Amino acid sequence: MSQVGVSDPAEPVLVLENIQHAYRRTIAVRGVSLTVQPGEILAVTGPSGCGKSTVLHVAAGLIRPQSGTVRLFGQSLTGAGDDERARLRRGKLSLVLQFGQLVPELTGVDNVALPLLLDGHGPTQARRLALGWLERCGAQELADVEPAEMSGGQAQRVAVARSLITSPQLMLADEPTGSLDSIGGRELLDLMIGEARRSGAALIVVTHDNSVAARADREIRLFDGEIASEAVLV
Ligand SMILES: Nc1ncnc2c1ncn2[C@@H]1O[C@H](COP(=O)(O)OP(=O)(O)OP(=O)(O)O)[C@@H](O)[C@H]1O
Repeated sequence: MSQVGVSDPAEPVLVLENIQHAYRRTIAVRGVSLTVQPGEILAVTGPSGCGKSTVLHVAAGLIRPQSGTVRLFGQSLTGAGDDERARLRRGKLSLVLQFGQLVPELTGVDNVALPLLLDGHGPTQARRLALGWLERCGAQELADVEPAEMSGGQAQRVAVARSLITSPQLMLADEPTGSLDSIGGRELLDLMIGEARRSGAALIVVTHDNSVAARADREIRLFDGEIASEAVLV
């Protein structure tokens, strides 16, 4: 068995097996299984409320499913405590959630630098790299702005910059461009896909947008908490 933080490059980055999850009486996910290989770009689509975000949160280890198993970078999350889950994610997994989920007390540049600081980088280098990623994400003017002063689309740009700065092995993104206009959204998605292709990272993107899904390697469509169809797109 591999050690925490060290994964075999040949093994899947993520394996979900028969995941079921309910919020009180609402069954959100009913028996979803999927495997994501290194470098794979997977779109998860389906109508509102079909369970897409719940699957993504389970994959990230943010929700403990009521049943089923999750293997992230070859490690089982079942029975792993919060610290162990955080350790497994750190530096290797990045998340862009629907509304950016930035740290409200930090400016744009400090939000982007945060994963590097947590990884032990010095503040000067972390902020320099963060400024570079803000620029690539079209958000350099947000360096000194706090999240409360940002629009939804601006917060998404900063969140994408933060997700790319660690060169993660797995990027999880929930409607990462949903608050941007179509051109801005396309550019930001191009950047995420380009980075994934360049670095060999896997990317799972939850989207309502067919043009986003069309650019993935594979599309999984959920309906009422189950995988309704799966298509290989390349
Ligand atoms: N925190 C929660 N408490 C109660 N019910 C929830 C919660 N989160 C999600 N649900 C319900 O679980 C089901 C699946 O929700 P989920 O957010 O995973 O779907 P989704 O496909 O991502 O939806 P959307 O596209 O609208 O974001 C829905 O019926 C939703 O109302």
